[in-house]
Amino acid sequence: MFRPTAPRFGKRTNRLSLKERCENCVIVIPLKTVVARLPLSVSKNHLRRFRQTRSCECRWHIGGDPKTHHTLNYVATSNFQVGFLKRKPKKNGCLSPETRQPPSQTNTPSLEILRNIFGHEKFLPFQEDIIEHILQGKDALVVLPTGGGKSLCYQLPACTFNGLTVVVSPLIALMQDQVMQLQRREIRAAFLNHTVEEEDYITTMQEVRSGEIKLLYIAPETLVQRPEIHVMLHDSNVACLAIDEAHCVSQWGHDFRPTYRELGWVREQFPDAVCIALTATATPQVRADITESLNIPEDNHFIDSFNRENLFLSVESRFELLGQTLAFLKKHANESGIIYCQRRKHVDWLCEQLGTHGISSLPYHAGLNPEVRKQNQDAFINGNIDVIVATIAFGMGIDKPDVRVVLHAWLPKDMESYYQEIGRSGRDGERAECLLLFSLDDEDTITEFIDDGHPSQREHRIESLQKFIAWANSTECRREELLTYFGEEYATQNCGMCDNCRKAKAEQVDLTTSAQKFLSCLYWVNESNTKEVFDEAYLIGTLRSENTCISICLPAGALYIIDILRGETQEKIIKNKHHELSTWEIGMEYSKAQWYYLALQFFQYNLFECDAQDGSLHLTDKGRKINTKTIAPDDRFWGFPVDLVDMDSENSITVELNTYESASDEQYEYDSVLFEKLRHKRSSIAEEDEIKASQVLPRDSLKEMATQLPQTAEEFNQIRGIGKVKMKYADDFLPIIRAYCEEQGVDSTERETEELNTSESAQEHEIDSVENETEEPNTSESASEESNTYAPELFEQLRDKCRIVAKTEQRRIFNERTLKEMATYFPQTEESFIKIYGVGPKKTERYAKVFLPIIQNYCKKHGVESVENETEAPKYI
Ligand SMILES: Nc1ncnc2c1ncn2[C@@H]1O[C@H](COP(=O)(O)OP(=O)(O)OP(=O)(O)O)[C@@H](O)[C@H]1O
Repeated sequence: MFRPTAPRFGKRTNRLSLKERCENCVIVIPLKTVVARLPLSVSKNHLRRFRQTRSCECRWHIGGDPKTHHTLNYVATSNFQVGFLKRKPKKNGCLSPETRQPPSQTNTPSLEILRNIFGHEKFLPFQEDIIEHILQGKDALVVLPTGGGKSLCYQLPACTFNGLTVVVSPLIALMQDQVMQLQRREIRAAFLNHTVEEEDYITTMQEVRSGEIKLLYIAPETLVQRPEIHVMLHDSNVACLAIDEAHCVSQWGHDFRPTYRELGWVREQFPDAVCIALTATATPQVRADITESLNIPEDNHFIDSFNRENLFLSVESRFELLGQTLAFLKKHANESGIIYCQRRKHVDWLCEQLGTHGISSLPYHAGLNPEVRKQNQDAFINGNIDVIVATIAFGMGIDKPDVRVVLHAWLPKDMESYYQEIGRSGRDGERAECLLLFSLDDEDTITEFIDDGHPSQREHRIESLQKFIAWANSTECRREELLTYFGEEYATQNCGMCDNCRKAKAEQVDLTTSAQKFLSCLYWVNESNTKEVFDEAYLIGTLRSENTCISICLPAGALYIIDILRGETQEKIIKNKHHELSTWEIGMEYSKAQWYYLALQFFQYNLFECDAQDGSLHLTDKGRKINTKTIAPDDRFWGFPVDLVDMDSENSITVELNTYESASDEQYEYDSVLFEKLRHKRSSIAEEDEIKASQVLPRDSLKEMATQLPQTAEEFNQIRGIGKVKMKYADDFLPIIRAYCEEQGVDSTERETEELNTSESAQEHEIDSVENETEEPNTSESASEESNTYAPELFEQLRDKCRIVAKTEQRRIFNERTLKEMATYFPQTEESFIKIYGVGPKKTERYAKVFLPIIQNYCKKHGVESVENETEAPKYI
């Protein structure tokens, strides 16, 4: 690990000496890091002592650097930890920012540097004031929106200072980029983080010491935890300390990193340096926290408006992810866009689907190898692809000016994350559109993610999530609410750039009669003897006019209803005798495109729904209430008039009959690759037998196979939808599943639903941009451990119940492991129910009353008591 070479132990290192133990240790780090990194700062002798102390009980200090008039110590402890000791203030030092002299600097005017070195004609708002302030040696907290030009606020002063500017940045990819850009401008910049090879690390340190480097980007962990860095910085002339992503300092921030907390202390180490903290997202509470941690008084705050006027904000409920995504992208064909997904497998799946629909896209997430990630990112930045589908790992520091679209396919975890992510669009000031697709299930997923996180953060994170959900559900101006969240007043009545304001502007009209025509036609089609079986398909496209462009995503069946309303006589309608229905030809007052727009509104407002199994359409309770002659005034349907989109001419329609299989949320709980294989098999059987694919097996059965991975005929028989008759397909599907499991090295008993895991651990390491995403499932503990101990009868009962609830709620409630745990530990109260794997407070609140009675009955019948202690799980009776 450590290979010392003689020349590295120069005179300088001999100045350090071992000292007594001190109790003021403030930071701890693994000793091995120090041993590996000490050669520049410690003599051979000390290293020997260090090695000896690694296995003994006593503590040591090494420290003392007379040249810099302060004491810098390291403590090695028995558990191999090292800590810095607080430095003694310099005798002649000035710790107070008020009395600080401006750092020594050249006299070149800022504007000249801006033009000659950075190539910008003039300053962006706030930049000049901030730069002037920093040049005067005054600390600053800078809160400018994404793309507001924050970097220049420390990069430009760095060029005039005679000393070093240290830039703390949590994102490795970002620091690499920035350093490259600076080097292109012939500014001497370098970075240090855990990815830097030892040789480069040492070279950079030498260059810093010799004063060659103007800007040193450094990861917070490297700065805080590596003693040799401190020695180096104390040997150098630090003129400025810039702290990027400063919201990470605050425990109220969306991205709190404990290491950032230590920066307050680091800042104290360099009292003569000016400090600038920068962030794009900081609520008043976060700002207060930064102020306190870094001691930057309020009159040194530069806070720009959070309002990004050019971003159009809208929220839709997510009823058909792929369809809605395609429709949205169609509206922005050939434009550059980012799609954020919650999990890596969503990214892969969606990206693949977009590819098959002709959209040039690439994935980006931490599961991809760094080279591929870099290639994909470059392809996006260089415009070689239109869309990047990514987890939250993507985007920090991405400076692509012409991103026109940000689509959140799932709810982000809070307002700050959302704001930061949408901020990556429209950086050129041109209009960009940000759509959030949101389903109530998202709340559960994020809550689970929060539950897995640090308990001290839970309450605050839940509160932030609730605020964000309230915002997503709100009918008020989205911009105003967002700005209020960041502590800013917004006086404009109607921003005109969010869905709610646009709706408020457009006067709603009574569409009850049109709704009744549509719904009653649908009703009669369903009632007719020749009930039409619709394809499992969606219709997507856009309705364009001079002023508007509306995304359309409709189940294919709606098109058929519209054809009847419009008196079409196509073969299918005649064959089904639907031209004899009383509703045939009753919708001639509107064009086809206008009906699409109406049907879209009926669908979005849930007047009818589409069965994910066979594409059939059904009236909802809401729809039935409207579809009566004696409709109550309160039940009338108000919506947007068809002329809103100016669709008089058929030419304005660009709807394409671009159909594809529907994908419900549930899809993402099973293995989509295996599902595709099974579906392929189903199609070939259907073709051979000349029947519809859904007549072979329903999609749900395939989904369940791709979840449960049955290996034997008995297990196959357990899959829903497989009865005696369908058992004939066991030999068709089982070999595919077995082969897949073998290929993937999966044991069916070990498989469990993927769970979100927090990236807390990432905080303990240097944060690579890709580490900052929701982690992939944790499958460390397997259900197989309990598989011998659960009560099968109870398990079956719980599973049946689960299926019934899942059917109603259109989503899976508990996975197999959770049910097995229930059938092992027999929770009979909410307190014990909540402790079961995969349950948590949210699900307890919702489902305890459904599942507890089953468990209680079972326990009563079999004389079983709950088992609180998981280690003493009983054998089932
Ligand atoms: N005075 C200026 N004139 C023109 N362009 C500028 C100016 N200052 C900065 N820029 C450019 O604006 C873009 C955004 O700058 P920068 O990356 O510093 O923003 P930021 O506020 O740090 O954004 P983020 O929070 O997303 O990191 C960059 O391309 C930068 O070169």
